[in-house]
Amino acid sequence: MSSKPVISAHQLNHYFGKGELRKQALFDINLEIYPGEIVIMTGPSGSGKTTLLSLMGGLRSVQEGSLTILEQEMCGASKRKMIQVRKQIGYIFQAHNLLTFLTAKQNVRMSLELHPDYLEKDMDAIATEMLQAVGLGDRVDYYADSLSGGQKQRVAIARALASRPKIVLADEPTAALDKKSGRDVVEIMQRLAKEQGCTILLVTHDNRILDIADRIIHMEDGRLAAASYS
Ligand SMILES: Nc1ncnc2c1ncn2[C@@H]1O[C@H](COP(=O)(O)OP(=O)(O)OP(=O)(O)O)[C@@H](O)[C@H]1O
Repeated sequence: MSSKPVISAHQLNHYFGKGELRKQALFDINLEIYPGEIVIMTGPSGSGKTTLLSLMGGLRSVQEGSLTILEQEMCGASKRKMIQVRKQIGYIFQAHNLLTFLTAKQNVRMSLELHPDYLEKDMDAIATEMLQAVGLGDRVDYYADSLSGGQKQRVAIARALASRPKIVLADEPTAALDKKSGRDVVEIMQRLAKEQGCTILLVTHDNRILDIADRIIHMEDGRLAAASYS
């Protein structure tokens, strides 16, 4: 591929605990992820997927090796730099983390308020447009509490993508959903990512959604096993 990777890891290691209890969770991770790619990460429980995802999201400090996110080196990065990088990433988690006392639109709008360039714009209109894009045009003013699991997850997608981030990280986005809702949710993510040219890195145990990936990577005991192209 000719374009520069949006995420690039070289000899990345990670440890938890101190002294005798220190345990290595990631071993020599080498990985490059390119603009517009949809990469799915699979692997057994405890293999290090969430640890790697949180490093790649600037949510955890890099201890050893090199990790660049959007051309910023994260090893030794200051808190300020980590926060700068985080603002350019959309996050979707299993437990959607919506604020239940806000409406769908207010939840999406909140993510725009973090970006100075959106403060001048009609954030309500942008939030509404994103909710329409995920098929929730008729639920814009509903409180998050009153939506179904699949609808909440679609609000979480709208929230993650509203500011048009270059990278979206998703940890088990379909885990709490039935088959049909799970499928809908990933297809919406796939369509929006392709439209916006954003990269998606998604961790899942859900074999039914592997086909949306451009590339599948597999973690095993803290190491990246064989990568395959679908
Ligand atoms: N905060 C922590 N403190 C200590 N050990 C941790 C911590 N977080 C993760 N670990 C350990 O690091 C290893 C990798 O965990 P991680 O959560 O990254 O795996 P995972 O592949 O995401 O698992 P799952 O699929 O169950 O979510 C595990 O052995 C886990 O026990």
